[in-house]
Amino acid sequence: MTLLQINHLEKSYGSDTKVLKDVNFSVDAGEFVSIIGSSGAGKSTLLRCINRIVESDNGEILFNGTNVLHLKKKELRKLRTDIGMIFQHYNLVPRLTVIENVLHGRFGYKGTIEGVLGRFTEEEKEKAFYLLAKLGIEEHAYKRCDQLSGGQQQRVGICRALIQDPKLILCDEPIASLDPSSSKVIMDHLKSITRDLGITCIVNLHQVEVALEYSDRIIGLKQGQIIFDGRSVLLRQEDINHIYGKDQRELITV
Ligand SMILES: Nc1ncnc2c1ncn2[C@@H]1O[C@H](COP(=O)(O)OP(=O)(O)OP(=O)(O)O)[C@@H](O)[C@H]1O
Repeated sequence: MTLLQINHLEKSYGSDTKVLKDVNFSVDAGEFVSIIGSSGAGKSTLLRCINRIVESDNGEILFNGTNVLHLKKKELRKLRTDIGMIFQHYNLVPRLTVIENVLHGRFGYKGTIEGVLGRFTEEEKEKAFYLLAKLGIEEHAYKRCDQLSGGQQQRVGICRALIQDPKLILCDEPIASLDPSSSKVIMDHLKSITRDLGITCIVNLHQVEVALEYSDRIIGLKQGQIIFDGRSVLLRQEDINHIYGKDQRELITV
């Protein structure tokens, strides 16, 4: 079943050249898709258009058949409960505790007063602890987030996304700030979220080898255009060379 369909998406910032040019692809429910491309290719912009953190100029973004670009404020709020987001720099509130940060993921379901007063149900609190245990960080529940390592903070970010009960998780460079062993922990968790919970994941990645290891499918973006879209096993060295051009830093041997 198609969860997300993007048709003729275009975006430019100001009057500058287009950052996204006629982008077309669809994602099935339960897929794990990586988007790769050089710095500046438009990967973050593309993810941010999907949940309208960034407004697109033209095209259609159909999520469960509804055009996201036509949603009004209240419907947009509902959409954002269906779409979790994970960021490179975690986007946690550093002075708040781990458990408070996780519960922030429920804000989309609350009225303003309930949210401001931090009123959460017992069920929500139990779910937050369950998720922290699942991600292996329950013993840190009452620590301030700024006392955690990067890998632990990213696991808090994953819990915050999961407590929303999302259908789709957008991950914008989730391991770019992490060492290899923490990166593996995070990627393993993202993969199991898709495999065990059936939640669709779209992940922006710089590391081609990580994309190859974890994804069902890879989308290669270059200067705002999709130039590869296929099963990971079909990505050849020449495709990688084409996606990254002359940027030798990011080339790998597969
Ligand atoms: N808010 C903005 N205002 C103006 N230009 C922007 C803005 N955000 C991104 N850009 C520009 O759009 C282009 C695409 O940026 P984007 O962050 O989407 O690429 P990316 O592939 O995610 O890059 P990276 O891997 O370095 O994060 C870049 O040239 C960038 O400078």
